[in-house]
Amino acid sequence: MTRVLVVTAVAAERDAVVAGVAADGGVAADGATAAGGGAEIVALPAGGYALHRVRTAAPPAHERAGAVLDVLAAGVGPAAAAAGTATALTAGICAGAGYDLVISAGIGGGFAPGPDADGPGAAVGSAVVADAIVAADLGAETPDGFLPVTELGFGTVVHTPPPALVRALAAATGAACGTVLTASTVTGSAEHAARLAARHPRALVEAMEGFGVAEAAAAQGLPVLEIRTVSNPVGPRDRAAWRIGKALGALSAACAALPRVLTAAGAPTSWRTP
Ligand SMILES: O=C(O)c1cccc(C(=O)CC[C@H]2O[C@@H](n3cnc4c(=O)[nH]cnc43)[C@H](O)[C@@H]2O)c1
Repeated sequence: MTRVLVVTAVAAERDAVVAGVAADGGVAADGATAAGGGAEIVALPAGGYALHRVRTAAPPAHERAGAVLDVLAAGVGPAAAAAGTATALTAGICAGAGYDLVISAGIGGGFAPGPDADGPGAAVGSAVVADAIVAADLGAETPDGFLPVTELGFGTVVHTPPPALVRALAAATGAACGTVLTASTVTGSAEHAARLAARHPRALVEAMEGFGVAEAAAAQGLPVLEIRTVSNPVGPRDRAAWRIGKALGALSAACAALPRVLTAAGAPTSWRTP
């Protein structure tokens, strides 16, 4: 039985993920039909966290092909995401039910296509699967511009999801593949958006949790994915331009593909990067 931890920032994203997985015939771990919102609620022993547990339907006599997806709303920002992810992963190990994969899922801001970009950028309502999860503001401002911590001799700023899983999830959802940036501050100007796009020419989405989730997954040797649906353009702050409902609907639709992708993806051991 494959066990997947899906981490969102807020409850609305969590519920969108559960609704999507349940729409594919998932059932709550207690047997109730998750489609009725019946996901089993599992309280973690620390931190006041609650997992919403959905078991994907396995073909008869192929119980092992099924998956259990635990969906956690860990809070906004990389620190909250890392803390919640680490707590849930450790609780799983202590319960003798460790996870095989971690997914950061939620809404995000979409970058416009660059001046010479051959891609469409990431339009509001579209889905993006990260082939690189990048910390956009982990480093130092200098008179010559931003230096990532790796240039300062520390740590890492990139986590790379398993390419085969990225391709499979993108193909199943119609999502674009590219860099998803993690920032601690939402971009609020065209100038900063342009700086980020110049620094990260493959960036399609800006969000606030993926790198925190990825760091917690990497600390326990687990593969990570990030899937985002676009709620707003990255650039000048314009709350009237946010389309959160549309993005949440797209998130449910994208997550409906997860059971099929996970079932077809082979043994979880094949997902770990060497
Ligand atoms: O600018 C504002 O006034 C504002 C109002 C409501 C929410 C915010 C957020 O920062 C939401 C952050 C939350 O949603 C994700 N998200 C969505 N769009 C973006 C974005 O353009 N850049 C970064 N994060 C975004 C993020 O992952 C958080 O979970 C702001």
